[in-house]
Parts: sequence; C-alpha cells; structure tokens
Amino acid sequence: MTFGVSGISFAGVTKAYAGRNVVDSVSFDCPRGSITGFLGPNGAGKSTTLRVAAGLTRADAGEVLFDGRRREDLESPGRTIGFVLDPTALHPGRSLQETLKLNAMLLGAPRSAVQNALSVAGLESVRRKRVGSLSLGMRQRLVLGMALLAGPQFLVMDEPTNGLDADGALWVRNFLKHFSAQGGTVLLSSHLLRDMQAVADHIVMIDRGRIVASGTAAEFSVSSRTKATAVEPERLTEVCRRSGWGFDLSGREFLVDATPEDIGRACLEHGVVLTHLSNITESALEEKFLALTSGEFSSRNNNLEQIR
Ligand SMILES: Nc1ncnc2c1ncn2[C@@H]1O[C@H](COP(=O)(O)OP(=O)(O)OP(=O)(O)O)[C@@H](O)[C@H]1O
Repeated sequence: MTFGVSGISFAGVTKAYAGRNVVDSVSFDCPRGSITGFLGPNGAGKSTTLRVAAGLTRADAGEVLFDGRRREDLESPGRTIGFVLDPTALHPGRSLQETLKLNAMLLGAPRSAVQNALSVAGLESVRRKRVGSLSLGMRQRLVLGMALLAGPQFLVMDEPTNGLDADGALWVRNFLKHFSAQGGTVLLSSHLLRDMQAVADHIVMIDRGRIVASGTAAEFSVSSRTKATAVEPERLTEVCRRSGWGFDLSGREFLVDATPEDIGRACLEHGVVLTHLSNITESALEEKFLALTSGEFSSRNNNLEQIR
C-alpha cells in the first residue's frame, strides 16, 4: 500500500539515547522535484534523523516513506535512494575507482556508472588515489559519486558541502538544482544558513530534536534585496537604471531589488568594479535561526507564524 505525498515523508520519527529523545516526533515532507533543507545547530538531531531514513539507526517510533513506501518495501532501495552520509566511513586503502567499482557491483549498476560517477563528481584525475590520502572535500565528492551510481530518484545528504571549497560547494548546489529540476527529490542537512539559503526550496528547522519551524525558502525571506558598493557609485547607479532594478542609496551603500548573481553579471558586463555584494535575506534568516536556537522561542510549535 502507498500513501502520503510524492517524495520523502517523515512521520512521527522518534529516537532516544540514554532515555533522552534526541529526535522527538519529527514529521515533515520533502516534495518530489524539490530540495528540502534540514537546518539545525550542532547536536540538533539532523544526522540521527537521516540515519533513520537510511535504515542505519532504528527509530523507536514513526516511519520514513519514499513515494509513500517504506524503504524496505521498495524493489531496489539501494538503487532508488542515494545516501550521502559519513565521508569518513570509507575504506582508506582502496582507490577511488575501486571504491566506486565495488559499490557499483553491490548495487548491480553497469560498469559505465563508475566512469559516469567519476566524471560527474569531478574525480577523474584522482581516480587512482587511495581514499586514505584524500582531503575531506574529495571524500565528500566521492560519497556523492557513490550515491549517484545507480541513478537514484531520491538523494538524502548529511552536510554534503562540509569540507568543500567555494567552487566545490557551488558545484554541489548546481548539481542538486539540476537533479531536482529533473524530478529528483533532495533532502540535505546543514548547520550553515548560507548553504540552505543558496539551494533549498523548502526549509525545515530542527532544534533539540524537535521541528521548530518550516516553510518555503521564500517564507523565510523578509526581503530579497542585495547590498552592494562600487568603486564608482554613479556607474552602479547606471547599471541599476539600465537593468530596470529599483534601488535605494544610503551613503555609498546600495540596496538593490535584484539577486547578487544578476548584479555581479551586469557589473562584469559593464566593467563596474564592486567592493561589496551580499544578499540581505541571509541576515534575515540568520536572525530567525539564531533566535530559534538560542532558546528565545520556547514554543515547540512548527507554525512559521511563531517566529515572525
Ligand atoms: N549513537 C549515539 N549514542 C548516544 N547519543 C547519540 C548517538 N548519536 C547521536 N547522539 C546524540 O544525539 C544528539 C543528536 O545528534 P545528531 O548527530 O543527530 O545531531 P546533528 O544535528 O546531526 O549534529 P551535528 O551537526 O553536530 O552533526 C546529540 O546530542 C548526540 O550526542
């Protein structure tokens, strides 16, 4: 029998260690074809929740459904769901290529899947290196490559950009956007607001084992303006006018109704040198996040209104 939404559904997942609920009645949906960000401070219960989804940790109560079915009821769970969990849990003596080959064999994936994973994860040049000699960032790429071997429909990822440099993190984000645009379902955790804001369609916040807020990324954004300063402000003014963007100017600081990416591109095109560019929605989300996690909000309700 199948029920629930398309995508991944957590229903009342609870897990206790030493008599303490580290995950407490956690329920939320990750709709198909979108990216759900699971945000919370260290120790909030993110990894435990994802480990329950992966079947690595047995929940005391509740269940996780993939397109309405339990993982163990799927015909081929290993091929349907890609998990990116602990990049340190790899055999250090094997090469990257061997690691991927072994996993491909276990999953029944074709030989071409190894080459494809190496290429997608940007690991071709280091394919013969031993896993033990890799940086954390390279290991992150490897576990992502492993998760993709059998062409999954779901990706569940615990802090996938941890250890990656800016280029690597951008690559992961772009990859996930492409994956979800093609109908894939993504759940990724992070304790970094920046990670979530840059990629997630929906955000679910967890604190001390409980969901404390959830909503679309847009619902978390108070404003979508961008702060910018330029060496020659009058030239940035010109770019904003030509692009049809509204803006306010305070001293040398612009607040522009456009994304940092659009502003950066337009300035590059017109040879305008910027000295600062930042999305002020991040700080709006950060304020909420800090307020939630500092215990200011004692309510344990997942209604977004609680934090407005
Ligand atoms: N196997 C375990 N035995 C006992 N306690 C555990 C175990 N695994 C996790 N915990 C505890 O459960 C709580 C939640 O841990 P979890 O790793 O799920 O949090 P997290 O949100 O993923 O944190 P981080 O961002 O630091 O990885 C923590 O207090 C942790 O110490």
